[in-house]
Amino acid sequence: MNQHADHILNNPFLNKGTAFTKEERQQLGLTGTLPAHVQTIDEQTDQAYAQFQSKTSDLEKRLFLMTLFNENRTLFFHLMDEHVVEFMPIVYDPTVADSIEQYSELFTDPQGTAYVSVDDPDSIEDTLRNAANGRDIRLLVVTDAEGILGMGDWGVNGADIAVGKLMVYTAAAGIDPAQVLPVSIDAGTNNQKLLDDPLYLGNRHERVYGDKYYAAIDKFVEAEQKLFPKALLHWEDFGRSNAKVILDKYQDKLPTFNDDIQGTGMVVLAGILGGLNITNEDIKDQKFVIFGSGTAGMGIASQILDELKRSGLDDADARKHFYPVDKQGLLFTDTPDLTAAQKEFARDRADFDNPDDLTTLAAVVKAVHPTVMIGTSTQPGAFSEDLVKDMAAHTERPMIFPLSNPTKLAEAKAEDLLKWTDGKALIATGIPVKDIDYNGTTYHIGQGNNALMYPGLGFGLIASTAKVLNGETLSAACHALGGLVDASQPGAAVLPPVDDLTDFSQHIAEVVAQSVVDQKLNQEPIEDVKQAVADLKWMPEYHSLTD
Ligand SMILES: NC(=O)c1ccc[n+]([C@@H]2O[C@H](COP(=O)([O-])OP(=O)(O)OC[C@H]3O[C@@H](n4cnc5c(N)ncnc54)[C@H](O)[C@@H]3O)[C@@H](O)[C@H]2O)c1
Ligand SMILES: O=C(O)C[C@H](O)C(=O)O
Ligand SMILES: [Mn+2]
Repeated sequence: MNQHADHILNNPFLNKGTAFTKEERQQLGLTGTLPAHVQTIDEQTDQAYAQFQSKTSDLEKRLFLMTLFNENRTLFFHLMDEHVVEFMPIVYDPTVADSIEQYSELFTDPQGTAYVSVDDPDSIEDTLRNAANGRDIRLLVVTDAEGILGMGDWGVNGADIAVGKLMVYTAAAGIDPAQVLPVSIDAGTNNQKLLDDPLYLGNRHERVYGDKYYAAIDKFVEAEQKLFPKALLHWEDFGRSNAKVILDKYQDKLPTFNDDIQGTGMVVLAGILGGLNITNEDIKDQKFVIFGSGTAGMGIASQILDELKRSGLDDADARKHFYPVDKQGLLFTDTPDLTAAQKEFARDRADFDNPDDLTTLAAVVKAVHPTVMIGTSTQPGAFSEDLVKDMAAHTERPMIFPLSNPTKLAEAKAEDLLKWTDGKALIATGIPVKDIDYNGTTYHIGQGNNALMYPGLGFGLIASTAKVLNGETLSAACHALGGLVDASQPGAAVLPPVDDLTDFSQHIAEVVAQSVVDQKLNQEPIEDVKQAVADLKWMPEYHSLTD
């Protein structure tokens, strides 16, 4: 094979495999390097789908799809486009969790990841440049993998979550896969199993914190800004002690967001707004128990707080609607070891008759009669039958969102919640759940996963060349997603179905871009927002390589 042919066939952004036309084969030096018959992309897609279906486990299906992704991005996304509901749980959560756990064992290809090492800060710029390989990068998903889903610290293995999130970006919103860069910040790991594993591929030392860590993050951001000045920076699955610190440091300076704090907060608020469409209730009448007051839990509280204030409550009144619970029970202002985010929502003991008793979720539910209960605790089964029945005894349509991922960590199963509440619960879950038939009604369960939000949000920010993301834009996007629920159907879900992911991601992108332009936060002039969104959209189709 000549060098040119080798270069094209091994470049997933250029490769078309058997779809190269006769003319292309002649002009590009590919003649004879492929079987004679020229396939269409639809034929390739059908063939690939049949292979996919022949795999017996979800992990095998994922490995097959990743191989296709490594070889030919266009074909991969053409296929995913046709099977988005089926593929989401395979390329993304929950199967991505299994691939992260077995990253070293399964490793064959870095999938374009930039591996940034805190041990080698002087190489960070080169690392990003090498991984981008001259591409015009507009979006980076970066993780240090200290808090992968609810599974804790997975060191360099976490690279897969960055790759998976980016796959969803392209499938949902249409970002060009050649314009994205997954980044793993390798700061070591405190996962002893990995440190003891002879196959482990990351830095083999305990996780680095403090000055050295933040200096590496600074260098990374500096290099990212220099090399990719038009890019959006998406932070994913950082640990509880770093996630908010990093977001607070950069959010007013560059186009950036933290998916676990903001993406999750937005999708949950959208779900609550969807639920309130169904019940015709007012958000100001709700009481929110947040079980698991970490990165996601406090991000959710912040987004709801913003909405309560936009609805007219003053700050102090609005905060009284929250009951943040963590390992210690209800969090009070004098609870030791509160995180910065928890301090903002910790309650005054004087507001409660029996503060010393509020050390468990069950006691809190009994005392406060919440109308909304959110689970971001990583504690499977924590929303038990007794507790849910107690909640349902005091509110007509309890909103219950067990959001911890992956599947095995969910606070409750949707089916049980329906049973325990006689079909009254309005539910959103972190992972996808099939429709449930209960007492003659078919219940659709919304997927309360930030994947419903971040693709549209990110795409809108990139298309509008946003300088920063602010509260106004976050709120606009929440309402865009929350307003899509068809409340008239019995058993309606609080969020739109993943089936419609591409449509509503485009809608969110347009709303986000409009908000940016309305606030004059765009860096480049934008005349027509819809057009700007349409112009950025990449379609998984082949284009001639010989023109
Ligand atoms: N569905 C979604 O879109 C979505 C988004 C983000 C996070 N999550 C899930 O939420 C969970 C938490 O993620 P995170 O990033 O906030 O992690 P985190 O570590 O920042 O927060 C988890 C919190 O739960 C608390 N916790 C642990 N055990 C507890 C117990 N027994 N009782 C009460 N609290 C307890 C921890 O102390 C911590 O504050 C994960 O499972 C993650 O997958 C879901
Ligand atoms: O990755 C997901 O499925 C959602 C979320 O970002 C999480 O950390 O659980
Ligand atoms: Mn996450």
